[in-house]
Amino acid sequence: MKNRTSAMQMKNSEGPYTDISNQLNKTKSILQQFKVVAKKIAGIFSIFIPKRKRETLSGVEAHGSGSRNASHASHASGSSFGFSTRSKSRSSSLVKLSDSFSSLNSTTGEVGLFNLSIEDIRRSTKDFSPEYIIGEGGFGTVYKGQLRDGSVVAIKRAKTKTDQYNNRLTAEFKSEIIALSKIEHLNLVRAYGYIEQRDERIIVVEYVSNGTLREHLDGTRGDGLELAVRLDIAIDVAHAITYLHTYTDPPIIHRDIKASNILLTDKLRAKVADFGFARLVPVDQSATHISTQIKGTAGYLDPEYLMTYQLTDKSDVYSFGVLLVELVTGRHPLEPNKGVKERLTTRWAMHKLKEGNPVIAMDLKLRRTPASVMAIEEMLKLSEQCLLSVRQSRPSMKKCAEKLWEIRKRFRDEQARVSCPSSAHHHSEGLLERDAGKNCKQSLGIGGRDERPFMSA
Ligand SMILES: Nc1ncnc2c1ncn2[C@@H]1O[C@H](COP(=O)(O)OP(=O)(O)OP(=O)(O)O)[C@@H](O)[C@H]1O
Repeated sequence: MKNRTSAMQMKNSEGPYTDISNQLNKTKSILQQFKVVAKKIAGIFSIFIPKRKRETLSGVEAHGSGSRNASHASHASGSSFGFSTRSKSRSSSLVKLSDSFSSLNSTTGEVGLFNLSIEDIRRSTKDFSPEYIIGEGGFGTVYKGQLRDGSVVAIKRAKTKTDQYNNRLTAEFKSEIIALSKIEHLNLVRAYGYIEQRDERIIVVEYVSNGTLREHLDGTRGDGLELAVRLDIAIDVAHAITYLHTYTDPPIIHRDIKASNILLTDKLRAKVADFGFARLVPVDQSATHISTQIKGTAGYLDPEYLMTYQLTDKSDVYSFGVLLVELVTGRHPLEPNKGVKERLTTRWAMHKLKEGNPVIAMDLKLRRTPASVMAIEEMLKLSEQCLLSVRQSRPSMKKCAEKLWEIRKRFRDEQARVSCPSSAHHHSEGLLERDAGKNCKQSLGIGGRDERPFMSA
């Protein structure tokens, strides 16, 4: 979680000598894009938060276009971008966004989500008391808080000016906000808004109750994950990334897909979190990549991205390949305490696959059955494709999701075939074949979970 590759911060491949007018044009177009995003946010967040809830949270009508009121007018003059402010006195204590984004202040009045001030956040976390801390990441500290209406949220507080404030952090903060504001999918952590006040930067997101996938694989949380559950998680993540790559406009590359960024619900469904590194793909659809600083987490990074600094959606596919290996093996991508041949988990697992011995790479916590051995072999074959060094040869995330569906179906069918009594037996007991299959699958814990259409949002 903390092994972010700061040492790998590298120079932008565009180089430092770009001429000034180009820079100005770029800045203008970024500001224009941001304005468009700012306008969209109002719409998106009004979907995130039901009207009734918005009203409860604000105590006034939500800030739609037809509901300008005193507090609305007040924050147009200088408020946090994400959250509207509750009163003139509050808004006067808020600072403007940084200079490069100050032109957006004129649009903030359009963007009111619900009334939440820094004071509300402080109250809900007992002034950021350590007892409310639920995690620590590269961005800062994460707290669990309860809002006035009782809803539970995760509050991500950026490292402050006094410790690590710098431009990179600011850029990361804004990057996260832009990306989050565009997200609406069951398998992606929902954003509620943000506050930027003096040196305080806070993002409020959906609280996901059951820890990270990494914690479950490590056995520090939960009772272990069955293979059927791991397959469901892989499919959830594939759906989420497919959505980012294919159905957001412009597409979003996550850049930091890893087990500690996958949060699990109580029903063990996955939600992809942490868009701190997300980078919007250029609007120019003909562009096939963007040049960027190297960011991500060691062990998950696309080698071609490392060599060329060029980021494409296939960099996420690579990281997804690493994640699949984690799901099969239970191991971390880097295992420094293992023997030399096993330290790089993907290499070791791929080697076992090539030797025809994929079962050796299977997490010892998983039951070995014909169905599970078949499924992990198929999963490793898919990760082999995702990990190909030539990125064009890697499958798209959509293809990965489809392949995983197939694997899950075969796994379930195989489990049912081996474990369920024959249909003839059920006929003799007067059970319909269909019902017999259903009962049998239920007793195996197959198909009883929340099934979702492919791109459900
Ligand atoms: N929405 C959330 N709901 C519940 N817990 C969360 C949520 N977001 C983060 N956490 C907890 O806080 C921890 C830190 O999260 P954060 O996203 O800041 O960092 P990270 O992704 O784990 O690390 P890094 O940012 O360095 O990659 C997570 O591992 C998780 O335990």
